[in-house]
Amino acid sequence: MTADPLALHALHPTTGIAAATTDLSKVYGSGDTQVVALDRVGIAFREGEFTAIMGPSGCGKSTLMHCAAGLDSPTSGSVRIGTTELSTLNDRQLTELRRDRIGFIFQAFNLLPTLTALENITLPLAIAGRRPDRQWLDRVVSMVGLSRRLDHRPAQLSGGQQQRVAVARALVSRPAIIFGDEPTGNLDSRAGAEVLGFLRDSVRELGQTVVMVTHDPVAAGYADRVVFLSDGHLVDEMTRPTPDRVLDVMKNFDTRSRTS
Ligand SMILES: Nc1ncnc2c1ncn2[C@@H]1O[C@H](COP(=O)(O)OP(=O)(O)OP(=O)(O)O)[C@@H](O)[C@H]1O
Repeated sequence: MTADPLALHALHPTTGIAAATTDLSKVYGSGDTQVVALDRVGIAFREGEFTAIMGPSGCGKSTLMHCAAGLDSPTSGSVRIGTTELSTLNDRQLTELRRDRIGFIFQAFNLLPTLTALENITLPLAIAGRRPDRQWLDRVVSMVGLSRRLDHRPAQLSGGQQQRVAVARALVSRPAIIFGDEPTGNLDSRAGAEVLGFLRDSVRELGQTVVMVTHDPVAAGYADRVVFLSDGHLVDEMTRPTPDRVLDVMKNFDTRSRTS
């Protein structure tokens, strides 16, 4: 199915690039304890594309995601979401941009236990003082297969269903981009496959842009593109990945780190 261009990005002008970094560097600490987590990383995430970020532990994946999502500030370089340069925003504007234009899915589902599935899904809109678009809400809820679970509280849902609520919550405000940090890290392989399938459907059917950090080559196989980080640098990229091809690249990293 083709993406529905009217469904997303209706509120903001688009350039075809949902988010991009230019010469992005992040240095933690100073002197002997200094760590260069990112070293002049330039990457663009195209609209309507599903990108996986991979690389060995400590290579800078989370730092890249946090800087790109405006959760952390870079030491140098720049980040833009759509046409908005993050460094031009004050704290309040940055908070609003994260709330209105970015969706987040974390490893821990981060649902509010006292709210129903429906209330959790619509919470970001309620906080922003926006009313849900009923048609869009129905479409998102039915895509993630939650129509009959909307009155349940998180404790009455399986882990996979809870993460589906988190996926719906991220989608419902039609963000410019959704960032996922190991979104299937706490799920068994079947529930993980379902959540990844929904993320892929959101890209294919709704035109959503998704960026996901993962360690799992099978998860990366759901993406349109995989970018590989090593030691804070972008070192490789693969389009139309398969788990086997991703695993081969990851094995090379392991060999290199053992011999260096
Ligand atoms: N707050 C911090 N203070 C100091 N160093 C940090 C901090 N956060 C991250 N680092 C360091 O920056 C580097 C990159 O960390 P990051 O968490 O981005 O890697 P990662 O690829 O996401 O790792 P993992 O796959 O293990 O989650 C690591 O060497 C890490 O120790």
